[in-house]
Amino acid sequence: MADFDLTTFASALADGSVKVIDLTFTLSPDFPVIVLPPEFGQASPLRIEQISRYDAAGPAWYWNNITLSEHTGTHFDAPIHWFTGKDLPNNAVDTLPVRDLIAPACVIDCSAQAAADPDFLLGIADVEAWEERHGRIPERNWVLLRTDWSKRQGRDYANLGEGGPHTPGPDSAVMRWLVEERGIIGFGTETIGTDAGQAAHLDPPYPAHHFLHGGGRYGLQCLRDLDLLPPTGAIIIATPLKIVNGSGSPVRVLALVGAN
Ligand SMILES: O=C(O)C(=O)c1ccccc1S
Ligand SMILES: [Mn+2]
Repeated sequence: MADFDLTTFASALADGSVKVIDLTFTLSPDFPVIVLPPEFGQASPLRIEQISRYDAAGPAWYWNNITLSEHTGTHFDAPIHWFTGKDLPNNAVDTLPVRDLIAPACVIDCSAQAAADPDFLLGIADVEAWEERHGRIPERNWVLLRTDWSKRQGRDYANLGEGGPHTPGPDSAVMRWLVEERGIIGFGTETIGTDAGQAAHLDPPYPAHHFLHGGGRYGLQCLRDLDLLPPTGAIIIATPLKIVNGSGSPVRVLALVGAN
Protein backbone atom coordinates (compact mmCIF):
# COMPACT_ATOMS: atom_id res chain seq x y z
CA MET A 1 0.00 0.00 0.00
CA ALA A 2 1.49 3.36 -1.02
CA ASP A 3 2.03 6.16 1.49
CA PHE A 4 -0.84 8.65 1.42
CA ASP A 5 -0.59 12.17 2.81
CA LEU A 6 -3.88 13.69 4.01
CA THR A 7 -2.61 17.27 4.28
CA THR A 8 -3.79 18.17 0.76
CA PHE A 9 -7.23 16.81 1.61
CA ALA A 10 -7.24 18.81 4.88
CA SER A 11 -6.34 22.00 2.97
CA ALA A 12 -9.09 21.31 0.42
CA LEU A 13 -11.62 20.91 3.23
CA ALA A 14 -10.39 24.16 4.84
CA ASP A 15 -10.52 26.25 1.66
CA GLY A 16 -13.84 24.82 0.47
CA SER A 17 -12.56 23.10 -2.63
CA VAL A 18 -14.04 19.97 -1.11
CA LYS A 19 -17.70 20.67 -0.30
CA VAL A 20 -19.52 18.86 2.49
CA ILE A 21 -23.19 18.19 1.65
CA ASP A 22 -25.69 17.09 4.30
CA LEU A 23 -27.97 14.31 3.03
CA THR A 24 -29.85 13.98 6.32
CA PHE A 25 -33.37 14.95 7.35
CA THR A 26 -33.84 16.74 10.68
CA LEU A 27 -35.06 14.19 13.21
CA SER A 28 -38.39 15.44 14.56
CA PRO A 29 -41.44 13.84 16.24
CA ASP A 30 -43.54 14.40 13.11
CA PHE A 31 -41.09 12.80 10.65
CA PRO A 32 -42.92 9.77 9.19
CA VAL A 33 -41.71 6.23 9.88
CA ILE A 34 -42.18 3.03 7.88
CA VAL A 35 -45.73 1.67 8.05
CA LEU A 36 -45.87 -2.14 7.96
CA PRO A 37 -49.04 -4.26 7.59
CA PRO A 38 -51.03 -3.88 10.86
CA GLU A 39 -50.35 -7.44 12.07
CA PHE A 40 -46.65 -6.58 12.54
CA GLY A 41 -44.78 -4.48 15.11
CA GLN A 42 -44.18 -0.88 14.09
CA ALA A 43 -41.24 1.53 14.29
CA SER A 44 -41.55 4.41 16.77
CA PRO A 45 -41.28 8.00 15.67
CA LEU A 46 -38.96 10.24 17.65
CA ARG A 47 -40.17 11.23 21.11
CA ILE A 48 -38.35 14.05 22.95
CA GLU A 49 -38.77 14.57 26.72
CA GLN A 50 -37.01 17.59 28.15
CA ILE A 51 -35.01 16.83 31.29
CA SER A 52 -34.05 20.46 32.03
CA ARG A 53 -33.52 23.80 30.32
CA TYR A 54 -31.55 26.10 32.65
CA ASP A 55 -34.22 25.64 35.34
CA ALA A 56 -34.67 23.95 38.71
CA ALA A 57 -34.18 20.53 37.12
CA GLY A 58 -30.85 21.68 35.78
CA PRO A 59 -29.88 25.31 36.41
CA ALA A 60 -26.98 25.54 34.01
CA TRP A 61 -27.86 22.98 31.36
CA TYR A 62 -30.38 21.92 28.69
CA TRP A 63 -30.83 18.28 27.71
CA ASN A 64 -33.50 15.77 26.64
CA ASN A 65 -34.27 12.10 26.77
CA ILE A 66 -35.17 10.73 23.36
CA THR A 67 -37.01 7.58 22.33
CA LEU A 68 -37.05 6.27 18.77
CA SER A 69 -36.59 3.18 16.62
CA GLU A 70 -33.23 2.18 15.18
CA HIS A 71 -35.09 2.77 11.89
CA THR A 72 -36.43 6.28 12.49
CA GLY A 73 -35.59 9.14 10.15
CA THR A 74 -32.52 9.11 7.93
CA HIS A 75 -31.00 5.83 9.01
CA PHE A 76 -28.62 2.96 8.33
CA ASP A 77 -29.58 -0.72 7.99
CA ALA A 78 -27.07 -3.41 9.00
CA PRO A 79 -27.11 -7.02 7.71
CA ILE A 80 -28.49 -8.38 11.00
CA HIS A 81 -31.70 -6.41 10.30
CA TRP A 82 -32.90 -9.09 7.86
CA PHE A 83 -33.18 -12.86 8.23
CA THR A 84 -30.89 -13.30 5.23
CA GLY A 85 -28.06 -11.57 7.10
CA LYS A 86 -28.77 -12.85 10.58
CA ASP A 87 -25.94 -15.42 10.73
CA LEU A 88 -23.23 -13.38 8.98
CA PRO A 89 -20.15 -12.33 10.96
CA ASN A 90 -19.84 -8.69 12.07
CA ASN A 91 -23.40 -8.02 10.92
CA ALA A 92 -24.55 -5.45 13.51
CA VAL A 93 -23.83 -1.71 13.70
CA ASP A 94 -21.41 -2.24 16.59
CA THR A 95 -19.42 -5.00 14.89
CA LEU A 96 -19.34 -4.09 11.18
CA PRO A 97 -15.96 -3.09 9.73
CA VAL A 98 -15.68 0.71 10.02
CA ARG A 99 -13.80 0.77 6.70
CA ASP A 100 -17.25 0.28 5.13
CA LEU A 101 -18.59 3.56 6.56
CA ILE A 102 -16.73 5.83 4.15
CA ALA A 103 -17.16 4.95 0.47
CA PRO A 104 -17.71 6.49 -2.97
CA ALA A 105 -21.19 6.73 -4.48
CA CYS A 106 -22.88 6.29 -7.84
CA VAL A 107 -26.11 8.31 -8.09
CA ILE A 108 -28.77 7.03 -10.49
CA ASP A 109 -31.33 9.71 -11.38
CA CYS A 110 -34.81 8.21 -11.74
CA SER A 111 -36.63 11.39 -10.69
CA ALA A 112 -38.61 11.56 -13.95
CA GLN A 113 -39.73 7.93 -13.70
CA ALA A 114 -40.71 8.38 -10.03
CA ALA A 115 -42.66 11.54 -10.83
CA ALA A 116 -44.60 9.62 -13.50
CA ASP A 117 -45.22 6.51 -11.39
CA PRO A 118 -44.92 6.44 -7.56
CA ASP A 119 -44.57 2.65 -7.77
CA PHE A 120 -41.66 2.85 -10.23
CA LEU A 121 -39.17 -0.02 -9.86
CA LEU A 122 -35.52 0.39 -10.84
CA GLY A 123 -34.42 -2.49 -13.09
CA ILE A 124 -31.14 -3.84 -14.45
CA ALA A 125 -31.79 -2.11 -17.79
CA ASP A 126 -31.95 1.27 -16.01
CA VAL A 127 -28.57 0.66 -14.36
CA GLU A 128 -26.99 -0.62 -17.57
CA ALA A 129 -28.20 2.56 -19.33
CA TRP A 130 -26.56 4.56 -16.54
CA GLU A 131 -23.32 2.56 -16.98
CA GLU A 132 -23.34 3.32 -20.72
CA ARG A 133 -23.01 7.01 -19.79
CA HIS A 134 -20.96 6.92 -16.60
CA GLY A 135 -19.01 3.67 -16.71
CA ARG A 136 -19.34 0.41 -14.82
CA ILE A 137 -20.30 0.72 -11.17
CA PRO A 138 -17.06 0.06 -9.25
CA GLU A 139 -16.92 -2.43 -6.39
CA ARG A 140 -17.49 -1.14 -2.85
CA ASN A 141 -19.53 1.86 -4.04
CA TRP A 142 -22.87 3.01 -2.67
CA VAL A 143 -25.62 3.07 -5.29
CA LEU A 144 -27.97 5.92 -4.43
CA LEU A 145 -31.37 6.01 -6.13
CA ARG A 146 -32.29 9.64 -6.79
CA THR A 147 -36.06 10.03 -7.05
CA ASP A 148 -36.42 13.59 -5.66
CA TRP A 149 -38.88 12.00 -3.24
CA SER A 150 -37.22 13.99 -0.44
CA LYS A 151 -38.63 17.16 -1.98
CA ARG A 152 -42.14 15.96 -1.13
CA GLN A 153 -43.83 17.30 1.98
CA GLY A 154 -46.02 15.67 4.63
CA ARG A 155 -48.46 13.05 3.43
CA ASP A 156 -47.05 13.10 -0.09
CA TYR A 157 -43.72 11.82 1.29
CA ALA A 158 -45.15 8.71 2.99
CA ASN A 159 -47.70 8.48 0.14
CA LEU A 160 -50.02 6.05 1.94
CA GLY A 161 -52.84 4.78 -0.27
CA GLU A 162 -54.75 1.63 -1.18
CA GLY A 163 -52.65 -1.27 0.14
CA GLY A 164 -50.15 0.87 2.07
CA PRO A 165 -47.27 3.07 0.89
CA HIS A 166 -46.76 3.76 -2.81
CA THR A 167 -43.12 4.80 -3.22
CA PRO A 168 -40.43 3.86 -5.76
CA GLY A 169 -37.61 1.40 -5.21
CA PRO A 170 -35.62 -1.42 -6.82
CA ASP A 171 -36.91 -4.66 -8.34
CA SER A 172 -35.62 -8.05 -7.20
CA ALA A 173 -33.38 -8.78 -10.18
CA VAL A 174 -31.49 -5.49 -9.91
CA MET A 175 -30.86 -5.92 -6.20
CA ARG A 176 -29.40 -9.41 -6.65
CA TRP A 177 -27.33 -8.11 -9.61
CA LEU A 178 -25.99 -5.04 -7.78
CA VAL A 179 -24.86 -7.14 -4.81
CA GLU A 180 -23.58 -10.22 -6.68
CA GLU A 181 -22.33 -8.74 -9.98
CA ARG A 182 -21.25 -5.22 -8.94
CA GLY A 183 -20.21 -5.83 -5.33
CA ILE A 184 -21.77 -2.62 -4.05
CA ILE A 185 -21.26 -1.55 -0.43
CA GLY A 186 -24.94 -0.67 -0.12
CA PHE A 187 -28.04 0.93 -1.60
CA GLY A 188 -29.56 4.24 -0.56
CA THR A 189 -32.93 5.87 -1.21
CA GLU A 190 -34.77 9.13 -0.57
CA THR A 191 -37.90 7.23 0.48
CA ILE A 192 -38.94 5.61 3.77
CA GLY A 193 -37.23 2.29 3.15
CA THR A 194 -34.63 0.95 0.76
CA ASP A 195 -37.47 -1.09 -0.72
CA ALA A 196 -40.40 0.18 -2.74
CA GLY A 197 -43.59 0.86 -0.81
CA GLN A 198 -45.28 -2.20 -2.35
CA ALA A 199 -42.19 -4.43 -1.99
CA ALA A 200 -44.05 -6.90 0.24
CA HIS A 201 -45.60 -8.18 -3.01
CA LEU A 202 -42.28 -8.72 -4.86
CA ASP A 203 -40.42 -12.05 -5.03
CA PRO A 204 -38.65 -12.32 -2.67
CA PRO A 205 -40.55 -9.81 -0.54
CA TYR A 206 -38.53 -6.68 0.24
CA PRO A 207 -35.75 -7.59 -2.22
CA ALA A 208 -33.45 -4.70 -1.26
CA HIS A 209 -33.39 -5.92 2.34
CA HIS A 210 -33.24 -9.56 1.21
CA PHE A 211 -30.23 -9.29 -1.10
CA LEU A 212 -28.34 -6.38 0.51
CA HIS A 213 -28.31 -7.81 4.00
CA GLY A 214 -27.98 -11.42 2.77
CA GLY A 215 -24.82 -10.22 1.00
CA GLY A 216 -23.52 -8.52 4.13
CA ARG A 217 -24.26 -5.11 2.63
CA TYR A 218 -25.97 -2.03 3.97
CA GLY A 219 -28.98 0.22 3.40
CA LEU A 220 -29.50 3.95 3.76
CA GLN A 221 -32.97 5.41 3.70
CA CYS A 222 -34.72 8.73 4.07
CA LEU A 223 -31.76 10.45 2.42
CA ARG A 224 -32.42 13.95 1.09
CA ASP A 225 -31.25 16.17 -1.77
CA LEU A 226 -29.49 13.56 -3.87
CA ASP A 227 -29.93 16.05 -6.74
CA LEU A 228 -26.96 17.92 -5.22
CA LEU A 229 -24.61 15.01 -5.96
CA PRO A 230 -22.82 14.24 -9.24
CA PRO A 231 -23.49 10.85 -10.91
CA THR A 232 -20.05 9.70 -9.75
CA GLY A 233 -17.27 11.07 -7.59
CA ALA A 234 -18.98 11.83 -4.28
CA ILE A 235 -17.64 10.19 -1.12
CA ILE A 236 -20.29 9.17 1.43
CA ILE A 237 -19.67 9.21 5.17
CA ALA A 238 -22.41 7.28 7.01
CA THR A 239 -21.54 6.26 10.55
CA PRO A 240 -24.38 4.65 12.54
CA LEU A 241 -24.49 4.78 16.34
CA LYS A 242 -22.51 1.90 17.85
CA ILE A 243 -25.60 0.24 19.40
CA VAL A 244 -24.90 -3.20 20.87
CA ASN A 245 -26.30 -5.85 18.46
CA GLY A 246 -27.97 -2.95 16.64
CA SER A 247 -29.98 -3.68 13.47
CA GLY A 248 -29.47 -0.11 12.32
CA SER A 249 -29.38 3.42 13.59
CA PRO A 250 -30.36 6.97 12.83
CA VAL A 251 -27.35 8.42 11.04
CA ARG A 252 -25.93 11.72 9.82
CA VAL A 253 -25.05 11.13 6.17
CA LEU A 254 -22.55 13.51 4.58
CA ALA A 255 -21.27 13.63 1.03
CA LEU A 256 -17.84 15.01 0.11
CA VAL A 257 -17.90 16.54 -3.37
CA GLY A 258 -15.14 18.28 -5.30
CA ALA A 259 -16.05 21.93 -5.98
CA ASN A 260 -16.45 22.55 -9.71
O1 LIG B 1 -35.49 -1.08 7.25
C1 LIG B 1 -36.48 -0.35 7.28
O2 LIG B 1 -36.51 0.74 7.88
C2 LIG B 1 -37.59 -0.78 6.48
O3 LIG B 1 -37.84 -0.13 5.50
C3 LIG B 1 -38.33 -2.02 6.85
C4 LIG B 1 -38.25 -2.51 8.14
C5 LIG B 1 -38.93 -3.68 8.46
C6 LIG B 1 -39.67 -4.37 7.52
C7 LIG B 1 -39.75 -3.88 6.23
C8 LIG B 1 -39.09 -2.70 5.91
S1 LIG B 1 -39.23 -2.08 4.29
MN1 LIG C 1 -34.29 0.54 8.03
